[in-house]
Amino acid sequence: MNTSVLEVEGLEKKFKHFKLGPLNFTLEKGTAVALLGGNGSGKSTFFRLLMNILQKEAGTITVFGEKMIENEAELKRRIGYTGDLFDPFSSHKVKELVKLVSRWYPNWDHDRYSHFINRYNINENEKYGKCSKGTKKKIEFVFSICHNPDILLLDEPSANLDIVSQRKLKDDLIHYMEDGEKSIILATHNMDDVRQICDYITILEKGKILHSFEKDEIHDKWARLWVTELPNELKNHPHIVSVNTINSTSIEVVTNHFLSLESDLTRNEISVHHMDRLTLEEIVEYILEKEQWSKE
Ligand SMILES: Nc1ncnc2c1ncn2[C@@H]1O[C@H](COP(=O)(O)OP(=O)(O)OP(=O)(O)O)[C@@H](O)[C@H]1O
Repeated sequence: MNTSVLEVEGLEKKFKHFKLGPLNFTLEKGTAVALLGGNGSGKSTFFRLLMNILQKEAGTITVFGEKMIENEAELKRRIGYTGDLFDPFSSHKVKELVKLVSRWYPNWDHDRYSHFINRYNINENEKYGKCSKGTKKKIEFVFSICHNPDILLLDEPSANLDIVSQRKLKDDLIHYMEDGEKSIILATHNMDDVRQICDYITILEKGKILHSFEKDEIHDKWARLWVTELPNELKNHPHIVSVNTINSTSIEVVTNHFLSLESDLTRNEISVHHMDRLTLEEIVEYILEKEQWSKE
């Protein structure tokens, strides 16, 4: 059964010095995807294209089985988006802004809004333009979730948040996902959020999807091993990512497929005297580095 709630095929956008795509991407119901990538890799551009704030040059965006461009207003009512939407409304107080935003959504939940405004200590009498960077992020998040959307598109929602608010946001997103009906795409540089909220990781680099994988699966596959020797024929093993000779009796090997490498080591009668799992941060760094080597 097809449970995708958002599908992207052949999406392209060109700026003078940057090209995004062609991108293919699927978001499944009940899952959260982390969108990772360096500064300028195209994450915000991807979100703006999904929201049709930017015009795409090619490709299709399908949400709940319907083309975004054919039913934009209805489909957007089922999406919550954070990403500098309110900058044109700088002179509005928060309480004025919420009147504009809530009118748009038949499902707007005023009790939920009051709860979040208190929870994140937002002063409704403050003008949006005068709010701190972190407070703007909190307002964006609150405005994105109070109409009970089926999909959240979150562009670095925890950037500039104090540590207490970061923890609250993480808890709120975990709670949001609990009924198994909702889905998130989360662009972030915060790996704690990825670890605790996301099921899948997509890495964007220079406008292209470099890698998409299931978080737990990749965590199980990657490992750091210490062996006493590594014969030449294994040095170019397709699943060895790096080799570091520590001393005459210890070689550190990083693999992206532990079971495959382990069986080849056993066949060569080489024993592994220690093994460690890599952190998600390390895995993502290796994937990005590998891409750079392959271009050199
Ligand atoms: N309106 C625009 N006109 C021209 N170039 C643009 C425009 N918007 C974005 N870009 C360029 O597109 C590239 C990707 O930018 P984008 O904001 O999508 O990156 P990002 O991955 O979100 O970065 P960060 O992590 O720093 O937020 C950058 O090189 C940026 O300069």
